[in-house]
Amino acid sequence: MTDGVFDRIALIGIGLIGSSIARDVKELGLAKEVVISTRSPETLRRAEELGLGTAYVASAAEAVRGADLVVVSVPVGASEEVARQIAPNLKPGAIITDVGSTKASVIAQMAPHMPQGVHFIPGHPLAGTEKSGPDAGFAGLFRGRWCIFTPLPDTDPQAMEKLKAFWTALGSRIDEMDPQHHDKVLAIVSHLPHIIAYNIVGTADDLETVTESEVIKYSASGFRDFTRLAASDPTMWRDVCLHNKDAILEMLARFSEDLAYLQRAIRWGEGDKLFDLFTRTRAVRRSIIEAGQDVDAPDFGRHALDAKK
Ligand SMILES: NC(=O)C1=CN([C@@H]2O[C@H](COP(=O)(O)OP(=O)(O)OC[C@H]3O[C@@H](n4cnc5c(N)ncnc54)[C@H](O)[C@@H]3O)[C@@H](O)[C@H]2O)C=CC1
Ligand SMILES: O=C(O)C(=O)Cc1ccc(O)cc1
Repeated sequence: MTDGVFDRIALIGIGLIGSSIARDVKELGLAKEVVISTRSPETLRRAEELGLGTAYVASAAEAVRGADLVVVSVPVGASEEVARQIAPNLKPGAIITDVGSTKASVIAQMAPHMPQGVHFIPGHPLAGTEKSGPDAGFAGLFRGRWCIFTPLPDTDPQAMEKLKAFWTALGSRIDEMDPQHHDKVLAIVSHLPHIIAYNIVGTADDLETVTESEVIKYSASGFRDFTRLAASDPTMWRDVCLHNKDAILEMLARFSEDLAYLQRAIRWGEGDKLFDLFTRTRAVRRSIIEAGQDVDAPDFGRHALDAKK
C-alpha cells in the first residue's frame, strides 16, 4: 500500500474537520472508498450533495464495517457514544483515530470500548476556523499545521507510522506527546483564548452605557478578532471546557493572577511594569513569526507543497 493510502476509510462526523479530511482524501486519492456517517440526517444528505464520500450511511456502526481507517470527528463529549456504537463492527487490524481538541478525556471515553486487535491512536490537528458543518470545510486546511498524537503506551509502531503517513499526506507536521501534557499546552494556546474571547464579547454585549450598534459600528480590529473566536461552535466549545476542566481552571487561575498584576499597575500608574510586560509579549509574537508559524503569511505551508513535488 502506498504511504498514507487506505482501501476504505470511515469518517464519523462530517463537520468542518471531517469534511476537510474528506476533501483532501478525494483530492489526493488517499482511499478507494470513503464511507461517511454523521448523527443528523440533514448533514448526511448535505455531505452526499457535496460529494464528500463514496457511501453515506445513517449508522456509525454500519459505516465502520470493513474500514481500514476510522476517523472520529465529533464534539469531544460525544466520543464515548461513538466508541460504544462502532466497537462491535471494527475490523481486526483497523486504525481508529480522532481529532478531538482534548485528549485525556477522549482516551478515557474511547479506549475502554476498543476491542483487542484494533489500533486506537488519538490525534489532534491544530487547524480549524470558527465555522462548523460540512460546508465550512476545505481542502488544504491541514497544510503546514501541526497534528499532535497522544499514543497509548502499547501502540503498534507500524500502525503509528501508517497514520503519520496519512496526516503527512494531508500536509501536516507531526508531533507526539502524552495526553496530560497536550491538554495543558492546548489549555493555554487554544482553550483560554477562546474562553477570553467568549467573555470579552459577552461583557461588551452586557454593557448598559454602550449600545450594541456602537459596538458593531466602532469595533476596532482587536475586538473584531475576539468576535471571530467568540463565534465558534457552542457545542464544540462547551464540550472542550467540560472535558479539559482541570487544565483550563489551572490556566485561568494563573491568568487571573496576572490580570490582577496588570490591573494594579494601571491603577497605580506603574508605567515601567506595563512597558516591560508589553515588550516581553511583543517578543513572543516575533518568535512565532521567526519559527515559521505565522499562518497568515502568504507562503505558510509551502514546505508541505514542496514536499509533494
Ligand atoms: N473547529 C475546529 O477549528 C477544530 C475542531 N477540532 C475538533 O474536531 C471535532 C469536530 O469539530 P468540528 O468538525 O469543528 O465540528 P462540527 O460541528 O463542524 O462537526 C461535528 C460533526 O459531528 C457530528 N456529530 C455530533 N454528535 C455526533 C454523534 N453523537 N454521533 C455522530 N456524529 C455526531 C455532527 O453531525 C457534525 O457532522 C471536535 O472534537 C473538535 O474539538 C479539532 C481541531 C480544530
Ligand atoms: O479558529 C481558530 O483560531 C482556532 O484556533 C481553530 C482551532 C480550534 C480548536 C482546535 O482544537 C484547534 C484549532
